[in-house]
Amino acid sequence: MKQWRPTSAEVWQGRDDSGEAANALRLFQTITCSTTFCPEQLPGDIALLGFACDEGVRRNNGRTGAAQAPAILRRALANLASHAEHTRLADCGDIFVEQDNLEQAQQALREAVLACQRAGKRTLVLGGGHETALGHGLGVLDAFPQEKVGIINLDAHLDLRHAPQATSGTPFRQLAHYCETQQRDFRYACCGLSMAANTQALLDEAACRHVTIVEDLRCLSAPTEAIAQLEQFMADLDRIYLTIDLDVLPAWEMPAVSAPAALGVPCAILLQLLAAICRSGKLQAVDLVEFNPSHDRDGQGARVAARIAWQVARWWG
Ligand SMILES: N=CN[C@@H](CCC(=O)O)C(=O)O
Ligand SMILES: [Mn+2]
Ligand SMILES: [Mn+2]
Repeated sequence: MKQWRPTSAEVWQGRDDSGEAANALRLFQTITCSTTFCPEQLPGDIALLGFACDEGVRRNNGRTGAAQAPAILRRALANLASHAEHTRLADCGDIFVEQDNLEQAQQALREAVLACQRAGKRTLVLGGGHETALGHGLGVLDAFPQEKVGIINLDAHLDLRHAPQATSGTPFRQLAHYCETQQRDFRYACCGLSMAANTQALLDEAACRHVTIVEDLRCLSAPTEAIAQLEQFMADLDRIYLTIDLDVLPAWEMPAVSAPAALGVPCAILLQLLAAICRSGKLQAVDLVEFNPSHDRDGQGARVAARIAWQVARWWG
């Protein structure tokens, strides 16, 4: 695997309670790690991959730092309790960016995701900026060429930008173009969108592409209706790729992103949306992106992000 490195053993550490009982375990004690990239040889059906890259954020004039996220998020996950569902997690290491070559890194991620999916795993990717979604999304589309794959983006932003080169703001436009070349429908829902953070040009682009939009205000005032809208979107799909841009959360819960949200959808509501997506039984791939540890406050953002990833693994049927 190109631009790949195994996870350093010192990342998976935590409090050892195993003297209390055989099942007093935390994630660092149950996760499987490998020194080579061989997903087919790893137990469990969830492959954890890091995408150590923020070149897309830099190109999008954002605040860089997300390249450090995979290691920090693994550390935050390490000490969380491991229940039966968490024993399915296998750490497949990191894909990293070299010399600002974002396109090459996205291609390496695409290949790693495809290999994991072909090995029968679901993929849980820790980004990286939202440029993670291009590599992850392409890998999932490649793995299921005959199926209706839908994208759900929990995000304040559409990320449908028109730009001369790939950035963290362009992944869904790029995925839409890819679907066109493959004569596949582009099925995209953006949930938690802030009207204040997307220009009319982006909203027009979304309308042209028949994007399902669930506004942040709707998630806050009528979460049941927001869930119903997502359920309608999911009904016609075979597989779902869920991408969680952590800037969908309010800044008071998630300060550690490039573009913190003034309003945002709080974690408690986000988990209700997540539960509905997991209930669909169609969830094939999940990522958490845009976490930037250099803007965290006392590890608060890392804890919230880790709890969301932990919950995905617990609810992933
Ligand atoms: N990943 C995408 N970022 C957003 C936010 C940009 C910003 O406000 O700094 C976007 O491009 O729209
Ligand atoms: Mn965003
Ligand atoms: Mn985004």
